[in-house]
Amino acid sequence: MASMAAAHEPGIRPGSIPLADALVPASIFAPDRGGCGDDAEDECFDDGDMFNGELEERGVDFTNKLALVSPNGEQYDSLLHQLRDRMEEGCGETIYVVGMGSDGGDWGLEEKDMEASAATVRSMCEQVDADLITLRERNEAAGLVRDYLIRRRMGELDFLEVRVAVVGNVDAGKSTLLGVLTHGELDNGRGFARQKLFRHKHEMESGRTSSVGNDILGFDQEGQVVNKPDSHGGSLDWTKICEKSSKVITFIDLAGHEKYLKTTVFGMTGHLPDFCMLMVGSNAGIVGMTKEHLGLALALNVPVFVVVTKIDMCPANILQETLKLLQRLLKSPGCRKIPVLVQNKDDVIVTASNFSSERMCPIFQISNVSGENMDLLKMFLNLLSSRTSYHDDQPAEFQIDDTYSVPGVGTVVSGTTLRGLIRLNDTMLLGPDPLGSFIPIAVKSIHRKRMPVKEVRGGQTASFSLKKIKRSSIRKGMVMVSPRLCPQATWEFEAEILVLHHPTTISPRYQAMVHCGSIRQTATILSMNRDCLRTGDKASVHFRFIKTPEYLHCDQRLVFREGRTKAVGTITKLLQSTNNLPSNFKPPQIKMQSTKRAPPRKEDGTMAADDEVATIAQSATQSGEGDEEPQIKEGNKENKPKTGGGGRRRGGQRHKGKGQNSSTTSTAAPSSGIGGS
Ligand SMILES: Nc1nc2c(ncn2[C@@H]2O[C@H](COP(=O)(O)OP(=O)(O)OP(=O)(O)O)[C@@H](O)[C@H]2O)c(=O)[nH]1
Repeated sequence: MASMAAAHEPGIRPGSIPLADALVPASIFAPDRGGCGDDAEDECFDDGDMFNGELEERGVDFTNKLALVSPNGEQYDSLLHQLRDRMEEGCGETIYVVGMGSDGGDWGLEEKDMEASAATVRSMCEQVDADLITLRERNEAAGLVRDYLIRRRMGELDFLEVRVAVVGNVDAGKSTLLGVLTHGELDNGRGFARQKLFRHKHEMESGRTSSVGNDILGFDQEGQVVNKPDSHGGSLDWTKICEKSSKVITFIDLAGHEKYLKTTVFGMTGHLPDFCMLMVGSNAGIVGMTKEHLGLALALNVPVFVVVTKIDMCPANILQETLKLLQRLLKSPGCRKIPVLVQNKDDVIVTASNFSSERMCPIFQISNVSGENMDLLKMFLNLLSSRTSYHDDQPAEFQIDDTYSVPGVGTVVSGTTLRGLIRLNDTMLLGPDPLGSFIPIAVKSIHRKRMPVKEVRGGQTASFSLKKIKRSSIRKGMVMVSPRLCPQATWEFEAEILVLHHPTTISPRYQAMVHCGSIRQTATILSMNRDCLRTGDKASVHFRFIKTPEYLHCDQRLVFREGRTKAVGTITKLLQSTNNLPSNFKPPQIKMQSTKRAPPRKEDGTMAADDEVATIAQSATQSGEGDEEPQIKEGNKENKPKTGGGGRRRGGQRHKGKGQNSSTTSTAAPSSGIGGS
């Protein structure tokens, strides 16, 4: 039946590169018949999806592999309902496995049953306006099992969007890999592929990335890459890519050098990545900023996959050593990940299906020079689905991560739509300004990946041109929100924080930079529930911004850093808010609804891992001291507005749980009661 469980692959053999000892093969993630199977690995199924999540509901035994063969009307409706749920959860797509039950029987269907099941699935796809793409077919004990990708059909101007932050130490091959993936030409081992991505002259000269860059990789409905560099000048035509794509991966290319750590932190917090791709040079190993970047992703609850590069030039024993250390690091109490080596297409399907659980950490081994295993990485990227689910009826919120002045157009802001739906000519509230005010502003035009569109929704990055406003009055960290939200700006807030590293002690009056979403502002510690804080300490801390009030939510994750000091935390209370709406502005009347507040994300050891993140940070030898941050995307500011950016239920955590869904609370000013809902 349509099992949600990841595909089982009993016959996986180690590939040409032997497994580092105890690295988990992807097949371990296949469900056990009637039980959770292998001891330590059981935890990866604790999202409860292993048996299809909905055992016997609405007249269908979802655990039975024959459920799709000839369902009656009621059963068909139930199956359709289940498919809709999964599509919604997967933000428009899902991996659907036919022929596998979780009721203890042998897997596989006879050919006629498989054809009947496939016909049912095809018919359901028509109902939900989705395409059915066969990922693989295999023989199991009782017959055929097929894995399908079911993906919503996209209109000409629409595509699914997934954001991947690319981190790793200097020279790990980040820019090179992005050059190879997005331009389709292999590297020469001497920096050929990365040339296409560098944005600044000093980057060209030094070979080092210094700014947050965005590159896109488009996949058509069949999973083929659509990127075609323009023959003149080699740059990519984003509009053409988006028109042809059903999915667009936006890579947020972050700098590897420690002196640009501030930029990297901003990229990870402000650009709302769905996933983090940690790059490791196989010959260099776990060096430099690797642990720091991994710790940052863990602290922000972003699922991580690792790409080990340069396998073409690395002796086998060094590669093994790197894999061993990597595995040790990932399994350490600081990470609590399950490292899984991806060696073939079956592994890709299994890992992509289970990835959102946040526990699993797929590891790819690639060469940017020979292209080895690049197809596996591309297939995996195509199967990743966004973690930001959206509901059009929520009041819209958009966070600004950059501003531009475009000749002939005016002021343009780029950023991420956190939720809701924003349409052309909508009036939004822009703010807060230094006094905490929000002003009404009309949306003149909307671009997604440089392509003009009429609307944009939660989880999508976009640029807006705005009417009658100067670029100088907008700063990163401001938001544009629906007037329904009656937004308030906050000077002071409380957060539960964990100190990852501090050379001595932190006490009241200590100041450091708070990164929260695209907000980046120094805040002072006014008080805390301990006398002082040292590395590894947890505390409830009362902060105050030093310059301007900001738009915050409870449950938002934050990073608090200054030089070598780093802390992570979660906002628990908004304390001093201002509500400076323009005097002539009347918020529209809306019906009060009960708002379900998403709980802070504590499952899967993600938040619980806080303690252990400290271990990573402690063991990391790097620092962010002396951050020098050139203006982000300076080179792009003039004319080119850049945007910020089934079977198995992709269980895992979504951004909706991260706090942007939770109520804005304030002790100082009355809340609308729907803030942030
Ligand atoms: N032989 C070989 N060389 C590679 C591979 N990947 C990258 N390189 C080379 O490694 C060097 C560093 O690659 P970059 O892509 O600049 O590394 P980076 O991680 O982006 O570095 P920063 O931008 O400084 O953070 C370049 O000379 C690349 O040509 C690979 O798979 N094999």
